[in-house]
Amino acid sequence: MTIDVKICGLKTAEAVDKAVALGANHVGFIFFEKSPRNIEPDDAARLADRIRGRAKIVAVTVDADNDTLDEIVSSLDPDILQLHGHETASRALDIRAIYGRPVMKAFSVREADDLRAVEAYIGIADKFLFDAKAPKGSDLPGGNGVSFDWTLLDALDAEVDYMLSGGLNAGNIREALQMTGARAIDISSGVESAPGVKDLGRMEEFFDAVAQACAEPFRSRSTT
Ligand SMILES: O=C(O)c1ccccc1N[C@@H]1O[C@H](COP(=O)(O)O)[C@@H](O)[C@H]1O
Repeated sequence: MTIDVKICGLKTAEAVDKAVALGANHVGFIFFEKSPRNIEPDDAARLADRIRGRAKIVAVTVDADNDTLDEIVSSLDPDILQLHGHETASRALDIRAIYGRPVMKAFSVREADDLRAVEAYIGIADKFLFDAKAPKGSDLPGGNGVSFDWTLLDALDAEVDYMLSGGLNAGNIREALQMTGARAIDISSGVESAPGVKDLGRMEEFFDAVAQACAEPFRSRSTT
């Protein structure tokens, strides 16, 4: 059993190279000024060029306007645009049409009702991402190292293609995969030694834990 793994919030060549060498098939760059993982589009492009074609390049944006997206897309040429703000379904549709690339819409989850929002994006978002709601006082809509109640995903239509995110780390990834049957995972602060500082040792531990978990029998998301 193999799954998609995205390492997010990369800022150095060492971290990008290591992530892909360990088996990440998605790498994420954060374009959000308040984040300790924020990166300039040209710097992200230089890093992405090291691994282009070997992993999907994901641009993480938060309620970005077209000028901002123009700059990111023209510099970085991402494979996927992750929309991690309050982008409506209509805005997501526009972004997909304007930039001609897949969009992954992030949803903040704390309770069952939070998943109702997904319906409006079916047929519009190419992929979904479920992250925990930001804790009170956080300036960040993601990257907070907080997980949510994974059993809430039981209510999700089995056809919804999603990445599981929020507070994942080497210590909980086995349980997360067992409980959700997720086929794609996304991690940022769980492989850091400090906010925005990726730790190569923690990355290794994480990929070891993923490999072990994937060697075990996996829950099917099919409802039949
Ligand atoms: O990581 C950030 O700083 C960030 C800023 C703005 C939007 C999204 C951000 N990160 C996303 O958060 C999740 C997972 O974070 P964590 O593993 O809980 O730290 C992931 O989707 C990132 O893309």
